[in-house]
Amino acid sequence: MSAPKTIRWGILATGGIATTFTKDLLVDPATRGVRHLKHTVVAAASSSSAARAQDFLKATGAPADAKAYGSYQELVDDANVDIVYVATPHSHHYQNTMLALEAGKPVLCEKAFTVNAAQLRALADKAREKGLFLMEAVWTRYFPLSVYVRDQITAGRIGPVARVFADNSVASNPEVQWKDGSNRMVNPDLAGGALLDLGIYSLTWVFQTLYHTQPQEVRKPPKVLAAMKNYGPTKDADETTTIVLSFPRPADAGGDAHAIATTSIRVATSPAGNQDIPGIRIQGPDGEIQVFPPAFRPTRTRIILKDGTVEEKNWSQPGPGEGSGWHTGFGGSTNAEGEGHGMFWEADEAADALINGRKEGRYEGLDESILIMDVMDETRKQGGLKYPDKIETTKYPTQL
Ligand SMILES: NC(=O)C1=CN([C@@H]2O[C@H](COP(=O)(O)OP(=O)(O)OC[C@H]3O[C@@H](n4cnc5c(N)ncnc54)[C@H](OP(=O)(O)O)[C@@H]3O)[C@@H](O)[C@H]2O)C=CC1
Ligand SMILES: O=C1OC[C@@H](O)[C@H](O)[C@H]1O
Repeated sequence: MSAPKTIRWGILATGGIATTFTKDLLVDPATRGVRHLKHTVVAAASSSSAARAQDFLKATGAPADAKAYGSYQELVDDANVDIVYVATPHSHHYQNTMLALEAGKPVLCEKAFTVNAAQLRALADKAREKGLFLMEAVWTRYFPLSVYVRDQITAGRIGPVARVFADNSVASNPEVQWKDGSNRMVNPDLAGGALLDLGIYSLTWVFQTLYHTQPQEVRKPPKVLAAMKNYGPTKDADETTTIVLSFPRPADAGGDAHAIATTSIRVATSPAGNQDIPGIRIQGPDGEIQVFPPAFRPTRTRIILKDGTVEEKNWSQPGPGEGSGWHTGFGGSTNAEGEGHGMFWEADEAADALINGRKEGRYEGLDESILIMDVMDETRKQGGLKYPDKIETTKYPTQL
């Protein structure tokens, strides 16, 4: 076997998820059976100072010769960077990803990809025009657990999927927890609210089970009916959002299929931490697949077939834990001793794409990401939620 190819990452921003991702990135891929590639970190950039980027590199265990930059421009201009990971708040993804694409860099961009579909269409056009890889970092899609669930569906275990319930909700007390309104979870200038941060996972489960498992020619955009309860004195971030989706499908593919995607920062999928309630239920005439919370990092599935057979599986993340992520953010789940966090699967996909010349993620291409953004746009339209013009704009560059 030939020597593994090493992909050199540049990390754009130094906050919570950048730290978790980078620690996971530096776990040896052989610990999860991946032997044809390796990852390294050659640079990180902070918008506030090079010193902050240096502290970040040290804290994440990056190689000692990795460069620390005090601006994102310097990072995307670094000739040693093969791919940029964008880890700023949603509000900034469009500007930051465009910066990297304009500099000729492939990009893995955190979820939600952008604030609206127009921005994402502009990024996809730019990536295609320049022949660059571009993927949304919806890490959950790349978990072996998700691959298994999709395989069960395409193998016909439960028959054609007729209905999906998907919830990703984390209870908070925003008036107390985020009293001054500056936190990215509620701050409209950072595209705060449940939908873009947590609801994206409910929609991910709907789309990866009901839409992505269909042959290309059968996939059609859903009809959308949405309700939003908006938060705060100015009502400019959503607190609880409910989306009913109806996917048109030919009769020989099971006919139309329905889904309900829900999200909230007020009530929880797992009340008092009780994770025995399946947040995701995928139903067909022959049975049901259940996925247990949290929807963004599930570790447990159950299949119940109509003859009463029950199949339970646990999906711990591989390790070793040393050097891997321990996410302690809002609603963040923790790793068991010795486990990784699970962000390395999406990094492997991006690296494999660079090695093999693919320009999009295999489990969620750009057109599917755009369609999900269209659904979120429609949801906000029906729910009366608009973010500030400066973060909704497609004008590049715009100073945020
Ligand atoms: N996949 C997952 O499990 C998770 C994904 N996320 C996603 O990652 C993104 C970042 O979230 P998270 O890491 O929690 O956020 P943090 O607030 O912890 O970090 C965001 C970083 O972005 C940079 N930044 C640049 N401009 C701004 C600004 N105006 N306000 C705040 N930060 C700014 C800062 O880095 P610097 O100073 O270095 O420039 C900051 O540290 C979001 O899109 C979120 O949805 C978040 C948590 C989990
Ligand atoms: O992507 C995410 O998943 C984990 C949550 O803690 C976090 O708020 C969200 O951004």
